Amino acid sequence: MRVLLFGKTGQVATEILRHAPDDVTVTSLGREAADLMQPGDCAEAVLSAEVDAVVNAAAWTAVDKAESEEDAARVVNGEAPFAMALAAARKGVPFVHVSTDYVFDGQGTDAFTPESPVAPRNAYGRTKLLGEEGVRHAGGRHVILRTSWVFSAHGANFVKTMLRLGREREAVDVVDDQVGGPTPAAAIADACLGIARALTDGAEGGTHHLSGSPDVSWADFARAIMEEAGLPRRVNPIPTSAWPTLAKRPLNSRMSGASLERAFGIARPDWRAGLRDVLRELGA
Ligand SMILES: NC(=O)C1=CN([C@@H]2O[C@H](COP(=O)(O)OP(=O)(O)OC[C@H]3O[C@@H](n4cnc5c(N)ncnc54)[C@H](OP(=O)(O)O)[C@@H]3O)[C@@H](O)[C@H]2O)C=CC1
Ligand SMILES: Cc1cn([C@H]2C[C@H](O)[C@@H](COP(=O)(O)OP(=O)(O)O[C@H]3O[C@@H](C)C(=O)[C@@H](O)[C@H]3O)O2)c(=O)[nH]c1=O
Repeated sequence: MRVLLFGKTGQVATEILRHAPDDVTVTSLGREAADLMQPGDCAEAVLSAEVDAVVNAAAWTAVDKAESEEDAARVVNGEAPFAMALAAARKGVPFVHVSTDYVFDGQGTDAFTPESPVAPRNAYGRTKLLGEEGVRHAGGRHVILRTSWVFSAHGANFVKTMLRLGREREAVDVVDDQVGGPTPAAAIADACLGIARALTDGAEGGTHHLSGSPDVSWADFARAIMEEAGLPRRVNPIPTSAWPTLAKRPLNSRMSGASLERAFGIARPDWRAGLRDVLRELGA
């Protein structure tokens, strides 16, 4: 299978490049080769590639910055995926697109299913939702894979932030009323490649969720990070109101993985095992 991958340096893209089995050739396009601020160039890249599937793992992921730069984030997260998906549909190749729990409003305590109503609370979520709508509207065979709280040994993520704070401070304050599933980027990479292969073999597309299990609060996650890394730091649980940010975050990010398991045989990964792998890789 030949895969065209948007994204090269990001957490998920890096793991896709590392995880591709021998019979999968991945051509990855970084910002220099395909700037998502130029959706027409992205479409052109799809149309001119000799591939069996397209995966988009590039996105504007700076959640707070999207509040003041929503127009740019909309191009990257909304218009570019639409252009890619239209080109993939025209070519007749399947498209795998990664999306987020932040398309939900975070009300209640039930796990969101792919059919749950969407109502993003922030600019990043709105732009990612626009991307989802574009991918569906493009009309080709596709999977939209919503995930959450991604971590890995590369790039910026909560695990690396906590390790840094854990080395600098005696105690860290972390919100305890936002709950979700931390997800190893490696598991998302495996899922993207598995889904791409299944789609090229004729599997039906749709929208699915993949988040790590069990669901925890950010404070619980921070405690697990400190413990696994052997950093004897106190994690003080605080309410979201005590951690003001430009973008509002959903309180409930629980997502059901049932449809993904039914359709593609991919179960929710245990984030604790993924965390141990990442800490080992970081030498922490
Ligand atoms: N991180 C998370 O916690 C979550 C992420 N997701 C989704 O998962 C997917 C992968 O996220 P993740 O791997 O964490 O992302 P990262 O933040 O690690 O990386 C983002 C990638 O997108 C690229 N990118 C950003 N803007 C552009 C642009 N204008 N043109 C070309 N490339 C661009 C970056 O390139 P460069 O290095 O050049 O900036 C980088 O490779 C995204 O769709 C994201 O929305 C979903 C839920 C949670
Ligand atoms: C660093 C820090 C954060 N927090 C809070 C802020 C926030 O509510 C939560 C997580 O912080 P982050 O800045 O890592 O979160 P954030 O950038 O919002 O993470 C999100 O990124 C996008 C791309 C997604 O799609 C989401 O699934 C989610 O992973 O923890 C603390 O309470 N204490 C701290 O010391």
